[in-house]
Formats: sequence, C-alpha cells, structure tokens
Amino acid sequence: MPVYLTGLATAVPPYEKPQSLVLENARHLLGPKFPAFERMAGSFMSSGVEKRHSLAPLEWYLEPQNWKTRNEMYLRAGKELFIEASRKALLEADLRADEIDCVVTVSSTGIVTPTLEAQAFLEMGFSQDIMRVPVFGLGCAGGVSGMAIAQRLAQAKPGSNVLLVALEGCSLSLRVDQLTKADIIATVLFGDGAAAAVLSATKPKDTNFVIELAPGHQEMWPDTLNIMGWKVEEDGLGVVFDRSIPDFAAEHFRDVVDRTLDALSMNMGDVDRFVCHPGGTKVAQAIEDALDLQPGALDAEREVLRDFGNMSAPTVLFVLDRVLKRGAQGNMIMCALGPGFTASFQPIAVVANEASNKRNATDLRKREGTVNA
Ligand SMILES: CC(C)(COP(=O)(O)OP(=O)(O)OC[C@H]1O[C@@H](n2cnc3c(N)ncnc32)[C@H](O)[C@@H]1OP(=O)(O)O)[C@@H](O)C(=O)NCCC(=O)NCCSC(=O)CC(=O)O
Repeated sequence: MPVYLTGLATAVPPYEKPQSLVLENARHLLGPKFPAFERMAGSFMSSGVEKRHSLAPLEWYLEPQNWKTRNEMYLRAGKELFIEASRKALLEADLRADEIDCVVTVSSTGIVTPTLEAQAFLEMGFSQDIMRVPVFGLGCAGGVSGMAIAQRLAQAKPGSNVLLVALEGCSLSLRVDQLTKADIIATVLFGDGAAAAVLSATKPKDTNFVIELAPGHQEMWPDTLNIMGWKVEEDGLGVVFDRSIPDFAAEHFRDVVDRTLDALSMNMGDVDRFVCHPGGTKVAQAIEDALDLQPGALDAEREVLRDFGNMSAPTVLFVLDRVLKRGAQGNMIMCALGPGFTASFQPIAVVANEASNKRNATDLRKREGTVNA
C-alpha cells in the first residue's frame, strides 16, 4: 500500500545573517582565541553559503551561553518555528491539526522534555489521542530517516495522517571556549531551520499528480562512530564532524547507492533525480562525482546551501520542496549522510493521478513562486 506526500513546507527563523556579517562577528569573537583563524577565514567566503537564519538574535551569540540558556532558546524559538512549519504543511495538505494521527519530531540540537510537539500541542490544536514520536540523534540524516519513519507509520495504519517535523537550531551550539578547526568550519556552514511534511495513507483525489513514498532504506558503516556526532561537554554540545567526510563520500557513496537500489529493485537508469542533503560544497561535489551526475545536477542542493547553509536534518526537505515546486516528475531518491555513520535513502515517485477528479486543481508540485528565496 503506497503512502502519499500531501503537504510539504519550510520555515526559517527571523534573524537573517549574510555570510560577511557572520565572518565579521566570528573574527571578533573567535579570532583572538584561535591562532589559525585568519588562515581559515577564506572558507567563509568560499563555502557556497551566502546567508543563513538563526533562532537567536546576534547579541545572544556574543554573550557566554550554557546548557540552560541554550535549551531555553531552543524551546522558545524552536516552538515558534515548529508551529509555523507545521501549519504551512497542514494548509498544503488541506488538513486540520486534529486530523493528524501521529507526529514525528526529528531534532538533535536541543533538549526539552516534554518534546517540541507537546510544547506546541495547545497552539497547534492536536487531537488528545495523537501518537507522539520524538526522534533525537539522527543529525544530518534526520530529514530522510524521519521521512522513512513517517512513511512506515502511515503505512501501518490505513487512513491515517502523519505529520513529520524536522527542526534544528545548529547555531545554538556555537562554542567559544574550546575551539577546534571543526568548530570554525561548523560556524562557516551551519544554519537553523525547519521543514514539515504531511504523509497520508489515503490517495489524494483532487490533484493531477500524486507523490508516492515507498519504504526507505538505510545502511550504517561499522566502526565509524567518530565521523559525526555530538560530545556532551560542560557548557553545551561539542560538534564532531570529521574532515574526512567528503573523501568518505567519494569512496563509499556509490557502493551504498548501488546496494540501496538493489534493495529497492531499481537501477541507476530508473532514477530521474537524486535529491541530496548538501552537507557542504565538497560533499555535494563528492556525491556528484560518485554518482557520475552531470555538472550542476545538484543545482537545487547548492541553492539551498547558498540561501540557508547546512541546517542539518531539515535541509534535504528544503531541497525536495524546490525540486517538487519546479515540476519534477518520475522517480527520485532522497538521500543524506549522518551520525552512525549512516546513509539514509527514501524513494519518491511523482506520478499522474488516475483517480483525479479535479483536473485544474493546484498541485503541490506545481505551485510556482512560493519557494523560499
Ligand atoms: C567548509 C568547506 C566549504 C571549506 O572549503 P575550503 O576549500 O575553503 O577549505 P578547506 O576544505 O581547505 O578547509 C580549510 C581548513 O579547515 C580544515 N577543515 C575542513 N573541514 C574540517 C573538519 N570537518 N574538521 C576539521 N578541520 C576541517 C581543513 O583541513 C583546512 O585546514 P588546513 O589548511 O590546516 O589543512 C569545505 O571544507 C567543505 O565543504 N567541507 C565539507 C564539510 C562537511 O564535512 N560537511 C558535512 C557536514 S555533515 C553532513 O552534513 C552530512 C552530509 O554531508 O550528508
């Protein structure tokens, strides 16, 4: 039984920062504490990131923060973003919040219990018997793995509607006490954002096309725990992301894609578009090379990186949103790498809707002019 994507929306927090401003403040804040800062400063401008959004205003990052203040900001600003992304996705799906049976919240950049979907319960108007599935720790793979979890949950209960929300406040982990090169590169790349998707086990009737989701596929490489993750430290989370990630992708991504396609009974020729998480320019390049894609094939990926930075889990859903709104059809494979080290894949097919009874209805995949820019 297929599952259908009936709503997809993105949201970014209100504080927009051009990369030149991030560099200026990083130089002021981190430069005096990290002797090699100037040697790495060029990466701010060569990273492909032109701007990003953050959950907190600039002044917040200039003050010392700790576990309590970071998580207070995550709760306050994250809840607002959760609500905005969810409401937009529900509008797309033409559903009320109380028609959602299950909500999957994917987030690894803050800790709050009860989790965000419970914090937003009243404002959202969720039903009292909603099933809550908070998922922590998937990192950059969270958008794809979250979609795969939501797909399985929707498939398990005919007639149900599942809301997926992927939300990250990567910038809240900025550290000025224990600086490493990885911390500087994280400041170069990471931003904050959220995306929400509505999945339904009921076929939409009033669209020309439907977006079908088959079960996803994941693989974890043994003995790769140190490539990506969080270290829990005195004043917050410390970023773990190894400089080997682009080389790792260049060496191993093709093999895992081939095994995934086998598992999905597909081959390369069946895939019309890979929809990838753009972890950084070097990762995007490594994926393009590994898959023998045409130069520029990952155009939407580079645009999302340019406009929002690497927002971890929601990033790939921003890419999917652009790709669908530009009218993509056929078979797509959404993919991302994340802590584990894990590769996660979600097949998506945009196909004509034979059951359509409203030929002129506005399709999710055709709403021009509403892409975040
Ligand atoms: C950030 C960049 C655009 C910067 O490119 P540049 O050409 O300007 O610079 P560069 O690559 O030479 O790096 C500048 C200096 O930083 C160091 N450096 C780079 N990445 C580092 C890392 N992860 N940890 C520690 N140091 C690192 C380099 O060795 C070099 O130091 P020295 O000069 O001393 O040698 C690129 O490095 C990049 O795209 N890297 C990939 C980022 C990445 O791993 N993203 C994935 C996040 S996880 C994720 O999102 C999952 C996924 O991708 O699916």
